[in-house]
Amino acid sequence: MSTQPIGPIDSSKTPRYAGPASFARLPRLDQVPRADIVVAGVPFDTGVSYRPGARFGPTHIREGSRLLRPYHPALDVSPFEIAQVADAGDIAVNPFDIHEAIDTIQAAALELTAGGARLVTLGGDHTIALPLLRAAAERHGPVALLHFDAHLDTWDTYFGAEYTHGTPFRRAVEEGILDTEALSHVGTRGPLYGKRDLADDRRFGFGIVTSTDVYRQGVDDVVAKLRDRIGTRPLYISIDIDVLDPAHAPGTGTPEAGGITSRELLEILRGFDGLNLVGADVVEVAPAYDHADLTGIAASHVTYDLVTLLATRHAQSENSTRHRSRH
Ligand SMILES: N=C(N)NCCCC(=O)O
Ligand SMILES: [Zn+2]
Ligand SMILES: [Zn+2]
Repeated sequence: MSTQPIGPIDSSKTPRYAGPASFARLPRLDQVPRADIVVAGVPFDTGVSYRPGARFGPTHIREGSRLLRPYHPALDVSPFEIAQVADAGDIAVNPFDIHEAIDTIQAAALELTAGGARLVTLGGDHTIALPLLRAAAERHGPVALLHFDAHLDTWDTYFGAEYTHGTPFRRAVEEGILDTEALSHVGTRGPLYGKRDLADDRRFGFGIVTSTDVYRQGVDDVVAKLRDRIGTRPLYISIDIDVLDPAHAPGTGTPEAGGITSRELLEILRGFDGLNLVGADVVEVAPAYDHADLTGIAASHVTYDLVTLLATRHAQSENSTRHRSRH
């Protein structure tokens, strides 16, 4: 591929607050010949157990992304120059039928990745991680999972319902779509229903880096430990924005005190440069509870870092393919 990627709208020519918001002012998927990385929204919150509103998350994250700039100094890369990144808009899912919604999301994720593109999804509540993981496993086999969240989301049922935002990772383990040698929760905290929650979670294969561990051990140690566990496995990263302290991300449905900071989250993500990331999501942004767009801005920066990790990875594999074909 020798043609230059089409980048974001030039904010020195068109003010960043003008016009409709695509993620980071990137082109829409229908405006590019092909894409390496696709950002898509899933406006869906039928799976929530407490405050609703994450169906408005994708729009809010896109609005919060208008100020993002094209060069990432911490990773020393211009992600939109080394990969074609595009916004596929929102996946239209049925808010009244969770089973149909899950199927629709899975099918859309498969369609968006059919040409080899990697997908970053903007939620939506955490239910959507299940169909996204199914699609990722269909493409790559069982995936390693890094799950950033205040919550375990490995509970069994709510009111008898199996498909909710508190249960996606238990279903995923049961379905065999996760690589159980490399599953980690990061940022976990807050009261549980009982000790058994932790025993179940451990039995499924999860390791836990609590929010307090991040504070006591520091970002570098946490990154080293997680990288070690993941190795070269295909990796999916799921980020529930409630992993951040409510001071950093009040706009979410099930907030818990004592969370990590947005600086810690971004620094941990940057530590995963070079890993075999195959897909990611940022979920549980509920703008009705946000203040001064704090949560939308945090989520947009987190998404930018995920896109950057995928872009770097894309460029590395392009280089090695070109290198191989020369021999
Ligand atoms: N925010 C997510 N994904 N899960 C929260 C479930 C918490 C509960 O109702 O017990
Ligand atoms: Zn959560
Ligand atoms: Zn969650």
